[in-house]
Amino acid sequence: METTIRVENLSKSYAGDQAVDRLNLSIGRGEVFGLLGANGAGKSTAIECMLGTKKQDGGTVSILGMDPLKERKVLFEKVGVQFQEANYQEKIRVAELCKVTASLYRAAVDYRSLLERFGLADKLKSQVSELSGGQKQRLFIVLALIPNPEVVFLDELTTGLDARARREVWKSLSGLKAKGLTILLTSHFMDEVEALCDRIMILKKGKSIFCGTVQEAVAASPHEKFEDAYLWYTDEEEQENESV
Ligand SMILES: Nc1ncnc2c1ncn2[C@@H]1O[C@H](COP(=O)(O)OP(=O)(O)OP(=O)(O)O)[C@@H](O)[C@H]1O
Repeated sequence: METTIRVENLSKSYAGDQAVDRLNLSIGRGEVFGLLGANGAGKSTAIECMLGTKKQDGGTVSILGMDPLKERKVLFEKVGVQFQEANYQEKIRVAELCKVTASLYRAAVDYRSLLERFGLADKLKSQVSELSGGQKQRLFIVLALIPNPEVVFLDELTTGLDARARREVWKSLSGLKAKGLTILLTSHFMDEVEALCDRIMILKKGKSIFCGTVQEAVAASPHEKFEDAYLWYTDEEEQENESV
């Protein structure tokens, strides 16, 4: 399988605190990869180092064969990022924000069809600040997809979305995956991870404690349900699973 994202020995510490500790991963084209772990496990830091928005202390990252620190401009034509809180003017309207975003990319897709797909077609003229939390979250997914990316990074994919909206987002992403989009996501919802992810990595204190499929994670745990297995892996208590 063609490798889209390759991370080798990635490390990052904050004032001596190891947030990401010698991470290795390889994600193939069209794969949906879930980076999991408790609050503070190091997911966002790892993603920011991968994107080059944070400088790692050690290790290398390659996305679509490029170094995000050195080939930023070319690479980011092909990479979409969902931000938790995008930087936008207070009073900007949905259509304007989409238009401005589209103007930054050569291969931008029609944002109207994306807004429709994510249930925001009737919000074109609304101010972004007037959207509900879940609508904003969906707008941020739309913004990530506007470049017509080959890879997207989706941090806390559906946090704040209602049950129906989450299902709709899953369906849309599955459709994009079928067309070859590579997706790296983080999520705290194990039903979502089961529904979407081909493979997962579970982080604990910056270290990978499991990498493989959801089925493999369950099989290597004493549990039958994935959520129970996940909680077992991430348990704060010292476990005998450290070497898994
Ligand atoms: N800018 C920063 N300065 C100092 N420490 C930081 C900074 N950002 C993150 N950390 C620390 O690094 C560790 C990893 O944080 P990170 O945000 O990567 O975790 P996370 O897995 O994304 O958590 P969450 O699920 O809560 O988003 C935490 O201990 C956090 O306190």
